[in-house]
Amino acid sequence: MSQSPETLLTALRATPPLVQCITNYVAMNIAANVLLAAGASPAMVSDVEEAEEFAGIAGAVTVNIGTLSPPFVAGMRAAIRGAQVAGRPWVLDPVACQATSYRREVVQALVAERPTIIRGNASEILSLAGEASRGQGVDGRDPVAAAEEGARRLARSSGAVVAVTGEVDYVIDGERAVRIEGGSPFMPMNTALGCSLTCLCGVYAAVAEDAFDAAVAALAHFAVAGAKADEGASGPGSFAPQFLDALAAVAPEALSRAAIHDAAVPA
Ligand SMILES: Nc1ncnc2c1ncn2[C@@H]1O[C@H](COP(=O)(O)OP(=O)(O)OP(=O)(O)O)[C@@H](O)[C@H]1O
Ligand SMILES: Cc1ncsc1CCO
Ligand SMILES: [Mg+2]
Repeated sequence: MSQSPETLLTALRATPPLVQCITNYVAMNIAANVLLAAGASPAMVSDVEEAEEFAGIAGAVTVNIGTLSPPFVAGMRAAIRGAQVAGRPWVLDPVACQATSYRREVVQALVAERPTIIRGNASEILSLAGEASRGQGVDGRDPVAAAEEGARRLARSSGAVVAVTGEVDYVIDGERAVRIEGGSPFMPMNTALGCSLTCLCGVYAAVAEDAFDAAVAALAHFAVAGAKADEGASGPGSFAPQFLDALAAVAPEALSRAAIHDAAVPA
């Protein structure tokens, strides 16, 4: 039996999960505020000295390679080990994984650790799937539709639920796929909202029985809050505070009205 976004938002607000977020320097503050607004408890704990131990008390771990360096990688590996030992989910954000050989190497090693969910923009997912992408830096430059086939292959080869975000999001676990509409064109003009969404995937994974349901609920929460904030925003600057307000104000019932549509699984 799958769990609806409405059920999962009710569950997370009743018992706010502690989520260990190893994210980049740009995203740390933004993502922590996004998680607090959504109703969760974020902790940006990443050093190798404590990351494994902390993962033992967290409901989920999220790993983001945005501002990559060897100390970050050591902390990521420790936290992933901690999550695996504790039997907890972990989520990967392959920021700009196409950009350099260092990123390509690190991201392949992380995918081999079997993330529960991989969340990226279309350029990142195309690259992870071994296809050509137009991405250069951290911003997506490919349409989500172009990454659907790659997302299916990546889901099957890695065992992860793959969430591709953009104007219309796509989530696939190899057997099931959905598209989620909503959000706002101001979202890609606000840095680190994708990184924050990856952390929110960790939040929902901590409370859900199934990783596909978790990814769909996290993306639906962003889609509904983003559309709400768009109504009152006149640009990316005024969008940002209204988005935080909307994340907090979204009632579980509102998620039952999110535009989630079944999609065909590519052959
Ligand atoms: N044109 C758009 N219209 C509506 N929503 C969008 C649009 N582009 C992105 N979004 C939404 O923005 C959120 C972040 O997705 P995006 O694909 O921009 O992540 P990202 O490229 O990894 O971001 P970052 O690396 O800056 O954190 C998702 O909820 C997505 O649905
Ligand atoms: C701008 C930027 N640079 C490295 S990570 C990051 C945040 C968006 O991915
Ligand atoms: Mg990103």
